[in-house]
Amino acid sequence: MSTEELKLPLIDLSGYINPKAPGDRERVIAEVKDACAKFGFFQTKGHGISMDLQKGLLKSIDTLFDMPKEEKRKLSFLQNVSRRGYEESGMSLRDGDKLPDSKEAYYIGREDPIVEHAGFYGPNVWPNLPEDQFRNPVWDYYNATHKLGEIIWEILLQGLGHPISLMEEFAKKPMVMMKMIRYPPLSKTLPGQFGVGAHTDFGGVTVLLQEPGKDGLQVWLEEKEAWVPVSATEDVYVINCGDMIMRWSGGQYKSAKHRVINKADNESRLSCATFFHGDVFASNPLNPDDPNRETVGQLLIKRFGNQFSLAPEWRAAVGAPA
Ligand SMILES: O=C(O)CCC(=O)C(=O)O
Ligand SMILES: [Fe+2]
Repeated sequence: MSTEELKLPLIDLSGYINPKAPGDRERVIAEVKDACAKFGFFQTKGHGISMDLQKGLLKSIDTLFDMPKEEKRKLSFLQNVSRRGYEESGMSLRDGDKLPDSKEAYYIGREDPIVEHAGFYGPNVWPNLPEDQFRNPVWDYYNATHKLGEIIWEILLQGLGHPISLMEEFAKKPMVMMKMIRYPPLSKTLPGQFGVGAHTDFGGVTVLLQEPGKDGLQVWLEEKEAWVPVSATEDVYVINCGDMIMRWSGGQYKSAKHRVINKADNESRLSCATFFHGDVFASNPLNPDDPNRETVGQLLIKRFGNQFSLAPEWRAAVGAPA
């Protein structure tokens, strides 16, 4: 089968968000369960995020990355304990990759007044741009996708037969990171260089907006051993499950490998991923009887520990090795 014949399912979430008839919610829960079991990914409409928010966000991303290089470098995420701020093109190199990612990115997260837990919580770094051109549209968008991420978690846990009430603990003070991305045109990348090399997402639910018409995302379908291209359609979101979900669901939901190649010779590509991980002290809501009480924080440390400046007390507090 050629990859062109394979497609991710498109799920209308409005039946869950605004149910009109009995059974609407159950139908959506079953569709999401099926898609995440098969692909670990699906596309969605009826998600409740307005076009105004989406357009405002994409415009803000462009404004940000159009700033002079020196200005962007002053906002480097490497200088920030919470890893908020700017990541230059060429900074991400995964084990096994020959070349680093061509993308540039900018990270924001929960806006907590003080740095806590060695940086999982803390304030954001905002660029020196008029608030209505960046901070306001970006923050409004962050909150909307934060909500959508929570809704997807709710659906996922119900798909495994658990009550929504489990979300209270899980979403108390959730780690929600947002990554705004710009991929350079193909003509500006090295031969064989990816926008983002093949990877799985680390954690919980990813809510991904792609710039309409700018295809480039490909998802690995294990069963067919094929890369499935994902179209970038206006007002259609891509949702996927990270490694934490795969682990906590006992493999019932997949965390699929994916990568990005911007094939446009002369045009950049924008995207934005919101990662809803959950409260750092919360444990598995996909199996409340899981005897392994590992928390979101412990898993985050395992994966990103060497990237955050983790104080020994914090490692100890969550039972992670020093
Ligand atoms: O830009 C995209 O379409 C995907 C980005 C992605 O996979 C990631 O940031 O984890
Ligand atoms: Fe990803």
